[in-house]
This record gives sequence, structure tokens and C-alpha cells, in this order.
Amino acid sequence: MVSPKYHRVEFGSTLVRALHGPTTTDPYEEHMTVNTQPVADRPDPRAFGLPVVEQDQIPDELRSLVAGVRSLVEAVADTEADPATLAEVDETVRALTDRIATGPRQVGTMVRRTMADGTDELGTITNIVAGPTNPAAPPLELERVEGGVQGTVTLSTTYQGPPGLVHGGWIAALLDQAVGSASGVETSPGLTAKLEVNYRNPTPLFTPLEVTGKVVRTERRKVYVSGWIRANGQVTAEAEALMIRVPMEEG
Ligand SMILES: CCCCCCCCCCCC(=O)SCCNC(=O)CCNC(=O)[C@H](O)C(C)(C)COP(=O)(O)OP(=O)(O)OC[C@H]1O[C@@H](n2cnc3c(N)ncnc32)[C@H](O)[C@@H]1OP(=O)(O)O
Repeated sequence: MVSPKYHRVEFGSTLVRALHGPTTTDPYEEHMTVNTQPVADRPDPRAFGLPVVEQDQIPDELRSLVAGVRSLVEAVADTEADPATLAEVDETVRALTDRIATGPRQVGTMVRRTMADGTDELGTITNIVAGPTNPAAPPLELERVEGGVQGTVTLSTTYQGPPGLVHGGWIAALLDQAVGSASGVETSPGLTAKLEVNYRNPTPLFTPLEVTGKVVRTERRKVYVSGWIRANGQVTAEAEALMIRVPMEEG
């Protein structure tokens, strides 16, 4: 199988690396220049060669499979089954993997989701925190609140760091998603330039975690965003982030 490669895609005056693939060309040899006409208020991923899937077009069967595989991952992580059972399940899983591997989706495939308030949000379909087709994602579904977004997620031992607690890297990942999403819906999509996380209290597993991101202020393409996680009403982690919006037009 050919590995996906990176291409450089031009966003106005800025070069941002966008993902395309699979391809056999050298990632940095090929330079794709896109139309830099001003975009109304947010970039259309299709202008950068990225396909967009509507979230409600994802088949129920795939959603069910994603949930089932997520449960399988949890079961594998915690199993104490005997070796014969493990060998049998291993063989079955490998056969199933061969059956379902139809070839990779194009890297960078986006999904458009409509939040409860009607706000449309674009993200990558396999986003590790919120991607609807990614069984490795918790997943975190964020909804629009005043000034940003908020959602609740409960994490199992698959996300364990210290005993009974969420891994610090995953806490940062949840916060990164929240601040990125807040910035995206309040202004326009961008990339995280800076993320500072303060771990205030232990973040427990098997407990609903309320994850929030809110835009504090904007300055040209810079969007300053705060984020925090609450468990049982107590803040366990907070973040200050700087997002840089994808330029909308030349200049
Ligand atoms: C199609 C839809 C896709 C939509 C895509 C949506 C994806 C959402 C992803 C979720 C969040 C992530 O995980 S993002 C993944 C993690 N982050 C990354 O990989 C980003 C890697 N870094 C970069 O690519 C770049 O450094 C950027 C894009 C962040 C900034 O580069 P740039 O675009 O060239 O910006 P540049 O002109 O240099 O700077 C603009 C302004 O920001 C300031 N600035 C820039 N970086 C920093 C910084 N680290 N700390 C302080 N300030 C900074 C500059 O001083 C300047 O201020 P002034 O002169 O205006 O005062």
C-alpha cells in the first residue's frame, strides 16, 4: 500500500500543510496553488481538494460498527481471558480486518456536522478526539454555547494515565479540540499555535467530564481562547490557547 503523503497547499499568502493521498510523488516537490479568491466568511475545504461528507450521510451500520469496535478496544485493553480464547479472538479480528479494509479514505476528508443550535462545523472525519468514524476517538460531541462550545464525555480505562485518572496528554487533546472548535464556530477555522494546560485536580475515569472552550478576544488572525474541564462540578484542568485562523484572502 502506498503511504499517504503531504502536499503543500497555499492558503492565500500562507503555506499550510494540508493532507492529500495516497500519492507516489514526493511530498514537497509538488506545489498545489489554489484559487485565492476571497471566500465569503469561511474556507471551503473542497477548494483545497478535501472531500466533505455530511455527517447524516454516514451509514448507521458504520456508526454501529465504530461503537462496537470502541467496546472491543476497551474489552481487549482490560481482558484477562485465557490464551486459547485470546488466540481465537485474535484470528477472528484479523479476518475481520482483512474483510473491512477497503482502502483508506482520502487523507483530510472532512465531515460537516450541524450542532443543536443549527451551527455547521467542519472537522476531519477521523479526528482523534471527535471524528465520527474513528473508534479511537472518545468521541467528544461539542455544542454551541454563548461565546464558544461545550460537551460532555466519559472516558474508560483506554484513556488511563495514573491509576483511575485520565492521561494528561488526553486532557490536553480534549482541551485542544474545545478551543479549536470554539474559535472555529465563533470566528473561522484555524490551527493551534499555542496551548498551555494547567492540571488543577485529578481528572477521573468513568465520570462525566464537561469540556468547554470560549473565545476571549481576537486580534487579526489571532484568536485567544480559554478552555476548561469540570468533573463533579470541579475544574480539573484549564487551558489558554492561541489559534491562528486560516487566511480568507490574499494579504
Ligand atoms: C479548509 C479548512 C481547514 C480547517 C482546519 C481546522 C483544523 C482544526 C484542528 C484542531 C486544532 C489542532 O489540533 S491544530 C494542530 C496543531 N497545530 C499545528 O500543527 C500548527 C503548526 N503551526 C503552524 O502551522 C503555523 O505556525 C501557524 C499556522 C499556527 C501560524 O503560521 P502562519 O499562518 O504563517 O502565521 P503567521 O503569519 O506567522 O502569524 C500570524 C500571527 O500569529 C502570531 N503567531 C503565530 N504563531 C505564534 C505562536 N506560536 N505564538 C505566538 N504568536 C504566534 C504571529 O506573530 C502573527 O501575529 P501578528 O503579526 O498578527 O501580531
